[in-house]
Amino acid sequence: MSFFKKLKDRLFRSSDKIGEGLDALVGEGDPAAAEVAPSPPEFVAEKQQTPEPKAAPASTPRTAPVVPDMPDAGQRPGLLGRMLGRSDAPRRVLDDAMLESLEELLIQADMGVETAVRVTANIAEGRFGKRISTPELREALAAEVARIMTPVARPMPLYPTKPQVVLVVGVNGSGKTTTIGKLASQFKAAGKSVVIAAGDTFRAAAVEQLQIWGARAGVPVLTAPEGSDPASLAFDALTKARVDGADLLMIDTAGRLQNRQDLMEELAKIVRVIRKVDPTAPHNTLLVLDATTGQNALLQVEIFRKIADVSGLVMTKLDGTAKGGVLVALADKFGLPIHAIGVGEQIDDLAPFDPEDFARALVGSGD
Ligand SMILES: Nc1nc2c(ncn2[C@@H]2O[C@H](COP(=O)(O)OP(=O)(O)OP(=O)(O)O)[C@@H](O)[C@H]2O)c(=O)[nH]1
Repeated sequence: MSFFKKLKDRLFRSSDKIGEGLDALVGEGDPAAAEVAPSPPEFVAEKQQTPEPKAAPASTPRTAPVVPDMPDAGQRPGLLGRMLGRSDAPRRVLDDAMLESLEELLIQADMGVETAVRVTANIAEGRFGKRISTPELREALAAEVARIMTPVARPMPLYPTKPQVVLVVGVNGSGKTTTIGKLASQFKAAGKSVVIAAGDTFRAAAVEQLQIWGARAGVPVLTAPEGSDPASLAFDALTKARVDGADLLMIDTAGRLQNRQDLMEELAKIVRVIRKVDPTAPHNTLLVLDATTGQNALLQVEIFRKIADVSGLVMTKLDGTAKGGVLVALADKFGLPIHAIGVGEQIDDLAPFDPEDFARALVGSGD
């Protein structure tokens, strides 16, 4: 199964929400405004009555165009459009009411108010006052989402440094352990030697889970007695990984945000200690976020950026959540690289982040 197919199948809740919402916007809007495009002769007459596009309202600043202008809905569709049956698609004038509903739809899909307003404003640009169909709106939205996501879609960078130290942070249950297992397995398959350090020494279950993932991935997992100092484990793990000539050391960490001060000190100490072995470490600090937490993910980025020098994000549990839009808000607000996304609990359910695929899956486009 292609990853797009998997993503589309599994992002179904966000896609359904946005996809159905777009249909409703055009089809169930003002019945006078939503209408099937007429056949060519009437079309010309109709066009003469079409009012001039209104100026953009103040609530949504409609500035420079960022997506290519769509063909004027009042013009006869081209051959391709007619072949695709576009002339039969219901259309509705893109007016303030419709833009407001679109904004609302995007907010409900967890895109966040600021991002939803910006996306809506950009969609309005060049289209305001024109009659638009659902496929056109879907296409415009996908293009806008892809435009925001493209600059942040970057795989985790690999450096010549051996071992490259990857610190993995995030709140409990966000999917750190699973992500480390999946990444370790992928790096191993790519010919890299990987070592994992089970740095959440306070939770025996977390250590056990990491050992299971390590065994699955065929990667050694270094552990320490329960309750022991994670920084000391990180130091030993880095020393060993160095001696063994490992390419990558992935360090799991605790994620107890309840006591932020403790967590901050713990992470700071890990960094201080591993720098005694390699002053350039850690080379990556991955923040793992759970997509199902929606807007709370934004808060987590803010907190972890203060605690640790976050270099990139991994978003897990995009399968089965209606909150996939939060990824757009994250990209728009922080611009941090999104290295990978998780769409399931299996070892191969982690993929590089592809902005086009994501955008199409999010708005419910077909393959
Ligand atoms: N559906 C789905 N579940 C996931 C995904 N990633 C992780 N999970 C599940 O989320 C739960 C928590 O994942 P963990 O990897 O244990 O999270 P953690 O951050 O290490 O949590 P602690 O061990 O409590 O610190 C587990 O049941 C995972 O199987 C994903 O992409 N999709």
